[in-house]
Amino acid sequence: MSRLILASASPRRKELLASLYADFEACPVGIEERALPAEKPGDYVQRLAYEKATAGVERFAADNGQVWVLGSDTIVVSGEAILEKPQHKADFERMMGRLSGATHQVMTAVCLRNTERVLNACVVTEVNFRPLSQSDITAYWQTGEPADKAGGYGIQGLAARFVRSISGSYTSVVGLPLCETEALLNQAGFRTSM
Ligand SMILES: Cc1cn([C@H]2C[C@H](O)[C@@H](COP(=O)(O)OP(=O)(O)OP(=O)(O)O)O2)c(=O)[nH]c1=O
Repeated sequence: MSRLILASASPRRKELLASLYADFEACPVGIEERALPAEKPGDYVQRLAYEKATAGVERFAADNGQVWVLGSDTIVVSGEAILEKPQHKADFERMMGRLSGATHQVMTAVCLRNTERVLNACVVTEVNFRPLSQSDITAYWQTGEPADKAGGYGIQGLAARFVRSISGSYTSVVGLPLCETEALLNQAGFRTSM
């Protein structure tokens, strides 16, 4: 039986993966999250997912048995800008200014790998926000919810009220696209029956 490791500190990813396949261990890996000069958002998010999975494989490969590691990364893309987690309040306000009354993309990449095989998926979802007032933005920051989330918001939380429409995968926005992740797990030989 292969062992499955989720290379992540995200409680959302843990919960989403558990809904597909419960028998895994979550183990955060520290990798630097910074885009290279001229790196495209899709390339960047896929590179980070690959680096997280690879760091996990390097850590666990010495163990006995077959180990598969799942790494994932989520970014928000507004025009040319990549929005990650807000560093501070002013950074968050800048992000909300971009998202207000507009459509942005949420990209989540998933990489499932062992020492021999690398399986990838990348999902792009379009999200439209209603216009946000300064008091919406200030009140939302004070809830503490934005701090650990790409683009500074959680669609599964209080920011749901800002979302006018979504086209694509809801679970991908939350941090792990379930449909595509199940397909990768099945390709790797994990049985995800309900
Ligand atoms: C847009 C959006 C993002 N997010 C979260 C998903 C991710 O956890 C986080 C993006 O940061 P990531 O760097 O992708 O993930 P992470 O640092 O939380 O976890 P790890 O790298 O250890 O796997 O933002 C939401 O929870 N809801 C949302 O609506």
